[in-house]
Amino acid sequence: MTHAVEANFDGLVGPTHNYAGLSFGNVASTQNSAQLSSPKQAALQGLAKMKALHDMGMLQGVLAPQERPDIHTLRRLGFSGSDADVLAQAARQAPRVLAACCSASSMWTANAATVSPSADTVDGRVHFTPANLTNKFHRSIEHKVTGNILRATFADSQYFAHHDALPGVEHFGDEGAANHTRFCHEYGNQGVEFFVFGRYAFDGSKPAPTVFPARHTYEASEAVARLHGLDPDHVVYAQQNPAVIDQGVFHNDVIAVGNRQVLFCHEQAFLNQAEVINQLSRKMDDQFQVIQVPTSDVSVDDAVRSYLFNSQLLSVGGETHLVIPEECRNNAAVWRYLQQLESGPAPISKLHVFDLKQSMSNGGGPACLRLRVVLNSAEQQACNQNTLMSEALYSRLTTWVKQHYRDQLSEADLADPQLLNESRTALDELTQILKLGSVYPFQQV
Ligand SMILES: NCCC[C@H](NC(=O)CCC(=O)O)C(=O)O
Repeated sequence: MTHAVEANFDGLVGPTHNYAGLSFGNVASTQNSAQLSSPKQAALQGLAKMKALHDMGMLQGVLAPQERPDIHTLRRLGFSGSDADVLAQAARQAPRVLAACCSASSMWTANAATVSPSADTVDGRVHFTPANLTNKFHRSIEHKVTGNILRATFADSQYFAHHDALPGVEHFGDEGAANHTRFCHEYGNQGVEFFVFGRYAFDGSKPAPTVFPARHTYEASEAVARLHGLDPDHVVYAQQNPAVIDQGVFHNDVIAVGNRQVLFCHEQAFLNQAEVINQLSRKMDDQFQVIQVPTSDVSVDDAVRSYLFNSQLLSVGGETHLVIPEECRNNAAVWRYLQQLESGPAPISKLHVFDLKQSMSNGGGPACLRLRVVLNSAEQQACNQNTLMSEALYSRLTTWVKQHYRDQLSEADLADPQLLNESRTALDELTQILKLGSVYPFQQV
């Protein structure tokens, strides 16, 4: 057996973090629209979580944010002149389009890509497919630079294989690892990859949500499994319960989280849930533990408000820990449930609570902020060492954030050409800190 560990690569929050209400179907995003944001606090809250996981002995990485405002996309949409002209025209003629081109949404790296560890793939390499995120315009413009950043972080083609995003149409809507979980006995052994989707694109007879969109299709999941060269005997597909999508569960990671042999989910998470769990159990050789939270303990509404399932299940020493947002402690039903869980017989033995309010207000919890990458020792050596969290990197990045980020941002500030300059100056410096090379359009002209 090859020894491997699960690394978490968190998205660093970008300098334009704001609340524009861009994600229909994501309750927090819609409800907090037009609030003032604090990019500085957001980035520091994210870094504090990364540092805490590093201190717990986890392998923790950092993924750089995107270049925003996205002048390149605004030019494709017909705005022209100097960069300042582009911003001014867009603000006047299409302020919502400008807001979409300014989102810092790449911070939620669970949506950056789907990753399959080398133990699962036919060619023995780690495979990455950036998510096309077609359902939301502001997110559909991420995948190209996401691919650049992933290639700069996992560069060695002997160990890492990078695919292009799937075709950018609704039929192949792909939201990445927010809808993908890998179960295994040991990280270095072949595991079972669990793909969850919201609807079928090519079969109208199948159930689908009616209020909010199902962002991710079955056909997209199948395509990613094919690209990664997964063994069909080690793959399980499941459809999200359309009724919970209609209650604000826009990604599976809002209602379920899994790690190794443990699945922690709400009892209403999947269609035909009993059959889904049977399949997983069988493929895991019946060594599989499921913690299903009943509606009578925690309603779907409480799960969506608290982000109980948008948590990180971590293997720490021989134990399983749960990383949760502070909103879980502020919800009476959820906190009561968690207290029982921590002291009871279930495999979760310790809770870690984090203040991630800036991200949570846009519907992004602890799990949204991280991309899991299982790496064996050779692969760990082969990845870009400058992106790995350490005492020194934490201190360097907190200084960098304090130097470049604003304390406060409103939607009106997005058209300020000074914000574009600040953002590019910060990102240029960041690519030097992380030694990424030229990953951004402004560095390539
Ligand atoms: N995995 C969590 C993703 C959260 C993300 N929110 C947003 O994009 C909100 C942005 C805004 O409304 O300004 C989304 O819905 O995809």
